[in-house]
Amino acid sequence: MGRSEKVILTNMCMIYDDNGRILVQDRLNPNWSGITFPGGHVDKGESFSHSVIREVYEETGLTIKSPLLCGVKQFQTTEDERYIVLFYKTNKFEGKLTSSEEGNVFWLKRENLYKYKLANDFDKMLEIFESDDLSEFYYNKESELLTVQLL
Ligand SMILES: Nc1nc2c([nH]c(=O)n2[C@H]2C[C@H](O)[C@@H](COP(=O)(O)OP(=O)(O)OP(=O)(O)O)O2)c(=O)[nH]1
Repeated sequence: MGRSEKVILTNMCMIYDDNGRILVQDRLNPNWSGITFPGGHVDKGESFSHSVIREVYEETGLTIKSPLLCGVKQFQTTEDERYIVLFYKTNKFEGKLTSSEEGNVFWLKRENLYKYKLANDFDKMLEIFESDDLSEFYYNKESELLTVQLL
């Protein structure tokens, strides 16, 4: 059996500031809509670091610096591809906040997050972004039942 497999690579970035605020995106895509962090697909041959800087710029107008890899999410798609989301965070950014057609982006106080309609399981993803002890969000599919594991 070959060791290669089909993989879809994406990224997502938590941008935070010194006043307890985080930058969120209200995703319009009906396929996983709601409040999440900006991010998107890694282009062919692109470095992961550059891909997250590029996606954040495209979706927020901000140029981030020193994105820190802080976790990973993965699940198997219905086409049997491994869908991987690389999690990054940074509090270094500059530029003028500008939304894209992917969804409105805005700052909110971290404590007010739960007042909004979050993307499915985004609350559990956040635990990975914010934890020093966890690094993986994994959808475990056993007997047709999908359960989240934080590892
Ligand atoms: N479609 C989808 N995206 C997810 C899921 N979970 C998850 O973290 N994401 C994240 C990974 C990426 O940050 C982003 C990918 O969204 P997308 O497929 O709409 O891609 P995009 O348009 O933002 O990307 P791009 O075409 O600009 O490169 O959403 C999920 O279950 N489905």
